[in-house]
Amino acid sequence: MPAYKLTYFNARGRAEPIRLLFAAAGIKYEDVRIEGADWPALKPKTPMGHLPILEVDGTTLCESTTIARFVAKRAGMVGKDDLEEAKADMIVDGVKEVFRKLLTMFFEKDESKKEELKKDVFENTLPECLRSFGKLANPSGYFVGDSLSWADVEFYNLMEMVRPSFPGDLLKDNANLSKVIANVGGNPAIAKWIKERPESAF
Ligand SMILES: N[C@@H](CCC(=O)N[C@@H](CS)C(=O)NCC(=O)O)C(=O)O
Repeated sequence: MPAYKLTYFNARGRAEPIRLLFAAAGIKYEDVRIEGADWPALKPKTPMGHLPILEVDGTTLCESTTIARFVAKRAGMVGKDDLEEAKADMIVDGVKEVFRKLLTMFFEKDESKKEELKKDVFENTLPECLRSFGKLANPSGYFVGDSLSWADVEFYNLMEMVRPSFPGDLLKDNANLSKVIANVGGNPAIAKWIKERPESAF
C-alpha cells in the first residue's frame, strides 16, 4: 500500500479538500502540520516553494488542486468517463475562482478596500456562483453521476468557509445544492473526520 504524507500549516485552507477526500476514500495518510517557524527551512525543499505538498512513492507533488484531483482519482471520485471528469473539473475550477476572491478579501489590509471586496463577494460573486452551480448539480445532490465526487467535496469545503461570515442561509432557495451539502456532510467517513479533526482557525 502506498504511503501518503500530506504537509501543510495547521489550517484547513488549501489542504482541507485533500483531507476530506482522504477521509471519504478511507485512505490512510500522514497529516503533517508544520509551525510557521519551520517553514523557511522547508520552503526551498518543496517543488514550487509553497504548501500543501503530498509525498507518495518517492514523488513530491504540489499545487492543491492537482493533489486533490490525484487523491480523487485514486479514490474513484473523479467521474465515470471523460465527460463526467470534465464536468467535475469545471465545478472545481469555478469553486477555486470564488476561493481566490475570498483570499484576496481576507488578506486585504486596507479596511475600506476590504469592505468593498466583501460586499462584491457576498452580493455578486457568491450569489451568481450559487445560481449557476444550482443548475449544474442534479436533484439527487451530486454534480456528476449519482455518487460523491471531488466536485461535491470541493463545493462543500467552500461553503464551510463562507457560511460563518454570510448573513442568512446561503442555500435556502437552492434544493440541489442543499442536497450536495447534505450528501457530503452526511457521508459517515467525512462526518467522522470533521468531528475529530484538529482545531484550526481557518
Ligand atoms: N497554487 C498553490 C498556492 C499555494 C500557496 O499559496 N500556499 C501558501 C499557503 S496557503 C504558502 O505556501 N504560503 C507560504 C509561501 O508561499 O511562502 C496551491 O493551490 O497549492
